[in-house]
Amino acid sequence: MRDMLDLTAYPLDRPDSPEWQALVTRCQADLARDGMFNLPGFMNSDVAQAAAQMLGAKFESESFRHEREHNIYFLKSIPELPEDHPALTRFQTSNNTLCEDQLQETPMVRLYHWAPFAQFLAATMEMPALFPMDDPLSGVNTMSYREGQALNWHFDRSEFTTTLLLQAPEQGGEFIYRTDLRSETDPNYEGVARLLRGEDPEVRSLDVTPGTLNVFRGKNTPHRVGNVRGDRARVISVFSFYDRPGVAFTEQERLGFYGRAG
Ligand SMILES: O=C(O)CCC(=O)C(=O)O
Ligand SMILES: [Fe+2]
Repeated sequence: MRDMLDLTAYPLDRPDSPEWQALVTRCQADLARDGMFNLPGFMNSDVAQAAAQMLGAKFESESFRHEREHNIYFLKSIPELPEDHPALTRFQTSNNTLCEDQLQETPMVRLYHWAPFAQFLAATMEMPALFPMDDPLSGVNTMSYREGQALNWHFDRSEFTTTLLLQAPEQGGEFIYRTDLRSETDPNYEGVARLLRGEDPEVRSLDVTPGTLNVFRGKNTPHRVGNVRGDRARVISVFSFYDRPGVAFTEQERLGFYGRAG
């Protein structure tokens, strides 16, 4: 792993060391304060960018073009809201996706199945353990956003999202978020409507560098990716972990997400 990760700054391979514990403590503090933590240079940026370059041809020839219209909830409707409520404003999302079976031999798949990675993430999230999926397509995905493509406003369905930026675009492609807009007890539909009208002063934007690991609590913090501009695509890997081993999506779910089951 030393050939691709900065294990000096981020000693994931030494979980019994005080340095590992100090890193975990720092990540926990960042999560509590900001709802996220970032580890710049976690993957060597040359390795990350080379991986993005190498996948360029695959994105052209065999990626799934994910194109959909959705609201911030990824739901058809919300029982307590009228259909024309501004919190249900619909937006366009577009990217090209490669699945785990198309990412074999890449640093991202090696990292995903390296047990100390899951062990570290679990510790930062204060969970007893985390496990990679047992699914041919879904555990690691890599998305490419070309000019005009973007991921639009949404709340995540999972507690945490773990990403690694491989390549940054010339312009745009920022990570845009609004911390704790809603809570378990307050859906704050009026706040959501204000956000979607572009009138929320607490929206923040983050520019990350290739190789940065980002762990983000997105269940109540809506977020989106700004429109990419310029010739270079934004390329990012997303890792999915669960609190138990052996999790897989059904064939039906895979068809829905990727247009194929295997
Ligand atoms: O591409 C990103 O930076 C964010 C990805 C994301 O929000 C998600 O996968 O839910
Ligand atoms: Fe998300």
